[in-house]
Amino acid sequence: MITADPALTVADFATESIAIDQLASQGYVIVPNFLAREQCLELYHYARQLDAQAWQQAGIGRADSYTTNSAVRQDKIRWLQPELPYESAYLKMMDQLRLELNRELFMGLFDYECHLAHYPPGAFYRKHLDAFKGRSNRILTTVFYLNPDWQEQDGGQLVIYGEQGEVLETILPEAGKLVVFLSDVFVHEVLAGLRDRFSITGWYRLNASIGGVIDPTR
Ligand SMILES: O=C(O)CCC(=O)C(=O)O
Ligand SMILES: [Fe+2]
Repeated sequence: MITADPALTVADFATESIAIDQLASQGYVIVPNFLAREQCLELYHYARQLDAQAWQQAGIGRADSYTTNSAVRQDKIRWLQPELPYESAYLKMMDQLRLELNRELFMGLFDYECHLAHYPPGAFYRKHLDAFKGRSNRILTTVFYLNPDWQEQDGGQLVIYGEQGEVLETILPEAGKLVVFLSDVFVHEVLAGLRDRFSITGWYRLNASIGGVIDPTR
């Protein structure tokens, strides 16, 4: 059972175990109501009221290979911090899910990093993989959507592709929905939308420490 702050509680525990089974069998899963609507709205309002300095232009790659490239992605991000309310609640809840995944699927997930993302109208993120085999310790991607009343015509869908480049899923970024997929298997993209689009994207990682030095996040 997943609980975090009094503020955040996963809506339906039966759904959670079905979701873990689906993740194991197909490599991804879409959970429509991961969080109850009111709790999702709290996160949404929290994200909306952050001022401009709280956000940074999203980049591509890590550490020495880090660049920003607006032809590839145009979202703004904010890495979540465990000291802050709302942010800590989300991190705690996702850490509970990490333990659950390790217990059910023996995944050995070591930690979790995540950021809020804001796609202004027209912003996109072109086709990409979140991790390359053997070159990253990102194992599972999670995307949680915060947008209330998002409609088909608002665009901003997440498209997930299969091995032959075929479309597997076209997912509306609706409040409360969680998508989880294997980071180095599924190419995906975010289509441009008409409204401000808010989400929390995160990665469960393996421990790639070398010589006792913990692999830095990001
Ligand atoms: O927001 C989404 O639907 C996906 C975001 C994404 O692919 C990423 O941040 O790597
Ligand atoms: Fe991605």
